[in-house]
Amino acid sequence: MLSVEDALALVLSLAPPPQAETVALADALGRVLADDAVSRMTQPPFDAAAMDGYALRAADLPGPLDIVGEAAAGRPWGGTLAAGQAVRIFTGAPVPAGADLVVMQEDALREGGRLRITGARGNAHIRKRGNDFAEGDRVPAGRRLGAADLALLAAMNVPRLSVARRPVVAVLAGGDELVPPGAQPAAGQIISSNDIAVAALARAAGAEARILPLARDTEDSLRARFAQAQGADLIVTIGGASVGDHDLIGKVAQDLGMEPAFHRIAMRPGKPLMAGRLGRGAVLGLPGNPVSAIVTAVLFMQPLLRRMQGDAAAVPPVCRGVLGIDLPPEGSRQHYLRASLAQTAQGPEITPFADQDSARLTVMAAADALLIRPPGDPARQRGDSVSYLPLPR
Ligand SMILES: Nc1nc2c(c(=O)[nH]1)N[C@H]1C(S)=C(S)[C@@H](COP(=O)(O)OP(=O)(O)OC[C@H]3O[C@@H](n4cnc5c(N)ncnc54)[C@H](O)[C@@H]3O)O[C@H]1N2
Ligand code: MOO
Repeated sequence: MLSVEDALALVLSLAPPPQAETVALADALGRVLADDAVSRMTQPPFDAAAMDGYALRAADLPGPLDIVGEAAAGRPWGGTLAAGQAVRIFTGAPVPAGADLVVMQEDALREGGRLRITGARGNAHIRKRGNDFAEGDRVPAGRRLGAADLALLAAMNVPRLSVARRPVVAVLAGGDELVPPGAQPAAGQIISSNDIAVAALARAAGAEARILPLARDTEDSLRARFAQAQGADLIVTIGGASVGDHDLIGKVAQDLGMEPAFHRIAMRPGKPLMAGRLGRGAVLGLPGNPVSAIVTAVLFMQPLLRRMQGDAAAVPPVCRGVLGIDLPPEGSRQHYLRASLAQTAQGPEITPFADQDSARLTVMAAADALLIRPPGDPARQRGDSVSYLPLPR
């Protein structure tokens, strides 16, 4: 069976190159830069005061000095400081030519137009021109933009950005036992939850997600849903991927022309995972068990969607921590155990929940992380160093 690593490489290879569109800076949170953004400013554009106080020449310490003017943010003092002179200055104001020191007002004594320095603290309190960034500096393509990136790009005076178009995801859940939240389930029926979770995970990865009406366990119903999904960059099916008589997804997708990349992987939960190409889009078939659907969406769907946007950080890095309990040896599939994280003096401590049933949503919802155990991992003791993947809220 295919390893998780090889399966992920195949899934990522299904991503076409991202397409760019232009958005306003204020609308760009969470978007991925399609082109380098180039600064049109140098910051600070001038040597700037970092404190409220007085600008002067260090050679003139401790004074007394003549106060010859005032510089405020947005209102520079235009002269050049001569020996024995000081300028009243406020945070953010350009430091006058000739001055090489700003003394905080707490360290100075003003008497009319005269100034004495009572204690200089060895810090010039001047932010040098360009100490943050220079005109022509770049924020690189592939960067997913957070709030601080937006602030940086605003300061760089870049009001519009070229970002990757959001991939469109069609979420296709199905099964005769399923009804949507709010409906009255008949005997033998349950509420569909996977489509909600998978659409939420797709949106968290920057995609636009459309949840299709629930399919029935017939080829006709599935075909109709695939037709409704046309035009999507990615169709994510949920359930019907296993070996049962009603597990039709793989068959229908292949009848419609899907070229399968794989349909089983050495992973737990999530063995019946399917991926392939259908027309210009990709198909990912997630297993129906609710925990399996969420875990495989985190491990495969989200990286694929990020890759479709050209995100340089498409695959989240694995973290290291210490194990909170003893564990028995593993089987032949890579195991992702739902776990809680605690911060200790030794670093993060990760403790898997006792019940790892792939249908229990309460355990999945309580998990902070997935503990990763490789195939054939021997028994582990409390305190051993282990790998895990954090699960963001
Ligand atoms: N004989 C075998 N049986 C099963 C195997 C196997 O290898 N041999 N694999 C098991 C594993 S592992 C998993 S995972 C499941 C996956 O099966 P399917 O992908 O075909 O999923 P379904 O049979 O359609 O559903 C499984 C389970 O999940 C519930 N479900 C499905 N969709 C939703 C939804 N949208 N919301 C909430 N719950 C959903 C469904 O009711 C079933 O209880 O197969 C095992 N069997
Ligand atoms: O893969 Mo199933 O996903 O083990 O529950």
